Parts: sequence; structure tokens; C-alpha cells
Amino acid sequence: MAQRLEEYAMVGDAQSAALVARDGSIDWLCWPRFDSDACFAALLGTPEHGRFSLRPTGELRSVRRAYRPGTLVLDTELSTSDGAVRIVDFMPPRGAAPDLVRLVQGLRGRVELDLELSPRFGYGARRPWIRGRGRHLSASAGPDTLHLLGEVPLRADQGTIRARFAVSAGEAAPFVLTWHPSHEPAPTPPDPGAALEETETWWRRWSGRCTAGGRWHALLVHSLVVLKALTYSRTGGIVAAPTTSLPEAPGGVRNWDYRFCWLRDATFTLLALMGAGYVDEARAWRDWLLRAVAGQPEDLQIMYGIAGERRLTELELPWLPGYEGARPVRIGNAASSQLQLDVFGEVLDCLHQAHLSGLPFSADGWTVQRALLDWLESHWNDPDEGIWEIRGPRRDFTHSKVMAWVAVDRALRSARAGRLEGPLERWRALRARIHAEVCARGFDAERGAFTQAFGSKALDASLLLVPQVGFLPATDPRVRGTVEAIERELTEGGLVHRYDSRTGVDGLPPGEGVFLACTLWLSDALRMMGRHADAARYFERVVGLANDVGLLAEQWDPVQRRLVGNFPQAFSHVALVNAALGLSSPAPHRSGRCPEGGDDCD
Ligand SMILES: OC[C@H]1O[C@H](O[C@H]2O[C@H](CO)[C@@H](O)[C@H](O)[C@H]2O)[C@H](O)[C@@H](O)[C@@H]1O
Repeated sequence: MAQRLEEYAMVGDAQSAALVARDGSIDWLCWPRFDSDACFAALLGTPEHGRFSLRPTGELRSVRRAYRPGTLVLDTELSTSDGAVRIVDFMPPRGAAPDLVRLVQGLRGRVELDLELSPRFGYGARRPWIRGRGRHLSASAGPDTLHLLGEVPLRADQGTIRARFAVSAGEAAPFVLTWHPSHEPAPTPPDPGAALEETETWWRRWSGRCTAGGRWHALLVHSLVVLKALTYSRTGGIVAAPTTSLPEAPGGVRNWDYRFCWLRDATFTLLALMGAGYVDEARAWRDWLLRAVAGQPEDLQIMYGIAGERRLTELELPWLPGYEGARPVRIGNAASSQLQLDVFGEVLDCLHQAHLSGLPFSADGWTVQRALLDWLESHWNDPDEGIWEIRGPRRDFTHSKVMAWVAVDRALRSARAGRLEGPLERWRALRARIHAEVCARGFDAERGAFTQAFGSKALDASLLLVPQVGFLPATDPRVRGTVEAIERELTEGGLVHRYDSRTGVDGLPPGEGVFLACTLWLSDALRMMGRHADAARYFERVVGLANDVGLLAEQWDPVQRRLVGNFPQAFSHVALVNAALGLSSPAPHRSGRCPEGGDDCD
């Protein structure tokens, strides 16, 4: 049985990630890429679906754990009646093959531990053959092979590798797990001590580049490390989370695969990274984007595989019982074929911001932007599935139209900044038309608020972004009315729901947690309105929901008081970084996304 999400920490090498439970069990790992089949899927089932556990045989008295500052190297200290050990878990920067190192260090007394490694390839479906003897065993099934190298005797037992060993204070027992394709020779595993040093140095060097200071510096750096870990280093694509099908409500059906690159999430991530001084990442993302879109910019997808793959067919895995029984478990994501107009605004905004942060213009980039705008010009008025990727009928979502305005606005700003060619007069007129239409049809004068869709009375937390993207200033009474209505009607326990799921707008059974990114957007909007103390309060409330190692899921269930949804989620950590950057910045009404101000630029 998987544990509460709060119990999990993540280790990763920016190509894949593992979830390590507080009791020493690794219950989720996909190798060699984030979106590969899982070889440990106990998270979505039982230990029989694959895990790697290291556990003291004696009675456990306490567990303490923390990341080494600025890194994803995890120290877990386990105290038992016999003494204490530290397990150091990490994935070294990727060499020829992915490795996971687990180093058991004796701290006090003499502690006996059980090792149990049950690889189950194909998301828990395939039990491997185990070969080898002594300190080096391998497990193979079809295309996948795992090697475990230890310094204690290992034995095979019906598809599981086991060992019982003891460490005394001052001793260490390292284990290195390596994956490789079955048809290739096994790579040489790294030396665990040297790999630890290399991994720490790599992360410290990266996190040391953060230029953002302020009161929440440590928190901010930690979220940036999480975001970096979710960035697929070979291509620059960014996954929304390293997991699939962690339910948005306990036992529910809102279970989706997040191991893909959403243009929206990736753009938000980039804006956060750039705000903290990471311009190289912006270059990698821009190049990723241009490759993904190349050839057919008008066929822009809202999400891609991490190397730019377009086909992300959604499938159910009936053999997996699901996290705490939440079925179905899905891989792939049908949202990939949806129309979500906001993505055009996200992409053009990102390219514009990248330039403002010092990236030179790229001719290819401008060709793509023009092609996107050509398409948007005749489609911005179409109903779509919107930012929340509803699975019900398309609507004229107000946020989608606001972001269509952003797309045109940023193209105009980019054209001016780079002296670039384009039908500027036409674009100016289009921008004004979209603005007028949103203000006329997306604003409900009776409610004094922008509403979820044209003509609807419902509220939607995505509209908290209106001042942030520069559509209207935070001081505008229509913005103030929207923010106050959301604060009044969409919050529960001081945290924000993205919308009221009971209306059936999303075509799914009602019921989900409060959305952490939306709560942080409320914090941003309040800060921009000058309500600093309230902004800080919402921010700190979200920070208080992170688990003991500072990780956030997508949502929080206010009834069961626990994290829900995929984990850890980039969207939540990005919103945290942006809110922290805003709260630490001296300019109260400026937003990170519209640093030149929201007024017309020409
Ligand atoms: O709940 C419905 C939708 O949930 C997912 O989308 C959410 O996560 C995305 C990735 O972080 C984010 O970009 C989007 O705004 C969120 O609504 C899921 O991927 C969808 O398939 C699903 O319809």
C-alpha cells in the first residue's frame, strides 16, 4: 500500500525521478526517461508492482530527513532500538546510463537492515529473471535490465533481490542500481563516494547561480531545484510532474499523466527561472519549443512529449489498482489534442520575456510567432477547452481570450523591440478588438467581476492572472471586483478552488481539492493591489502545506487535510517562486510577466 504523498521525497537526475518514502521504500521510478514505463509502480498499487526498500529489522523509533541545502541529495536518519543509520539517496548526473545510489551509513550502535528490490517492468506488469550471484545481480525482462551492485551478499528470491546486513557506527554499505537496454553490455557503475561528491557539487553549482534574494531565499532556491529536476536535460523540455494518476480527489477518477511538457506549465517555469537569473534554461526551452513546433506552427499542440513527440495517446492500465484504489490509472494524455487558446499567449509571452532577459532574437523564432498569430487571428473567437483542460463541451473561456490578447500584445512588443517586420497595424486593431470583446462579454456588471466564460455567472481563478499579464492594471475596479469575488466565493479554509467543479463545466464527476497555484496567484494579485499583509498570508499558508522536505502536489484536500494530485508538481512550485519573487521585490504594482507595464507600448 502506498503512503500519503507527504511521506515522499524526490530524487532525480534531470532525466528521470524516483519517489522515496520516509520509511526507505522507493515506490516510483521510470527509467530511462520521465515518461518511460515504470519499473517501480508500488505507488499505484502494492509492493508487488515494484519497489526498492531498505528498512531496519528492529523497531523504528524516529525518522528525520532533509535535502542537503541547494541539492536533491536526500539524507534520511532512522533510529531504532539498536542504534541509528543514515540512508543517503541520490541520482548522479547522467553518464552512460541512469544510476540510483543508496548509501547506508552507520551513525550509532549496530543496525540490521533488510534490502528488498522487486523490479516490475512495464508499470508493474512484468516480473524479471534474476541472474548473477554474490554482490552483483541483474534483473531482466524484455528490453530492460537493472543491475544492483552492493558490498554485501545478495540473493535472488522469485523475482526479488534480497539481503540482510548490518552496519555499525562509522561503517557504510553502498548500493548502486543501474538501468541499461537488455541488448547492450552493462555499463560500469559509478563509485558511490565519488558520485556523491560529484552530485552535490553539480547541484550546489547550479543552485548557487540563483540571483534572487529576499526573505524567502532558501524556499525559493529549493523550488528552483525541484523545477530544474523536472527539466529533461537532453532537450530542455519540462515535465509538469514526474508521476501519473495521483488522484485530484482521494479515490476519484481525475487521474492524469503529467510526465509531459505542457507549453503553459513550461512557460510559467521559464518565467520563474529567468526571474531568478537562469537565462541558459530559457535558451534551452526556446530551442526546444522551436524544434517542437517546427514544420507546422499552425498545428501547435498544447503539450508534447519531452523530446517534442506529438502522439501522447491516452491508455488505461487495468492491472494497476491505483493510488489508494483511485482508478483508472492512465498513461498518455488526451488533453494533447485539445484546443487551449491561452497557450498562444503563453508561448509569445515567453519568447518576448526571453528576449528582455538578454536572449538574442532568432529569425526562426519570429517566423514561428508570425505563423501562430496568423492562425490566431482567425481562431481567437472559437470556443476552446481552456486552461483547465475541461473534458465537457468547449466554451468561450474568458481567460483564453485574455491570453489571446497577450499573444498579440507580445508580438507587437517584440516587433518594436527587435525592429521586426509584420502587419503591425492589423495586429494593433486585433489587440483592441479582443480587449473590447473581453471587457464587454467576459465581465459581468451585476457581479462586478470577470466570469469564467462569456455570458456565464461562474467565477474562475484563472482570472486572477488578468493584472499579472498586463491586460488591466491591478487598480482597475473590474480587477478588484474579480479578485474580491474569488476571495469570497472560491476559497475554502483560506485556499482557492480553480472553479466550482459542482457546475459540471468540466464534464467530470464533481469534487477536487483546492488548487495551490491559484492560491499563489491570489497572493500575487493582492500584492499588486497593495494588500501586502494579505498577500503574505496566502503565500505562507501554501508554504505551510509543503511536506517536511518542501514538496508540493497540485492540490490540497481541505477535508482530509492532505496533499492530492500529481507530485511534486511544477505548476505549484513555479507559482511559489513567482509569488516569492513578487513579495521580495520593491515594485508593488509590477508583475514579473509584464515588466514594461500593462499599457499599450506603441
Ligand atoms: O483536471 C482536468 C485536467 O487536469 C490536468 O490538467 C491540469 O494539469 C496541467 C498540467 O499541470 C495544467 O496545465 C492544467 O492547467 C491543469 O488543468 C490533465 O492533464 C488534463 O488532462 C485534465 O483534463
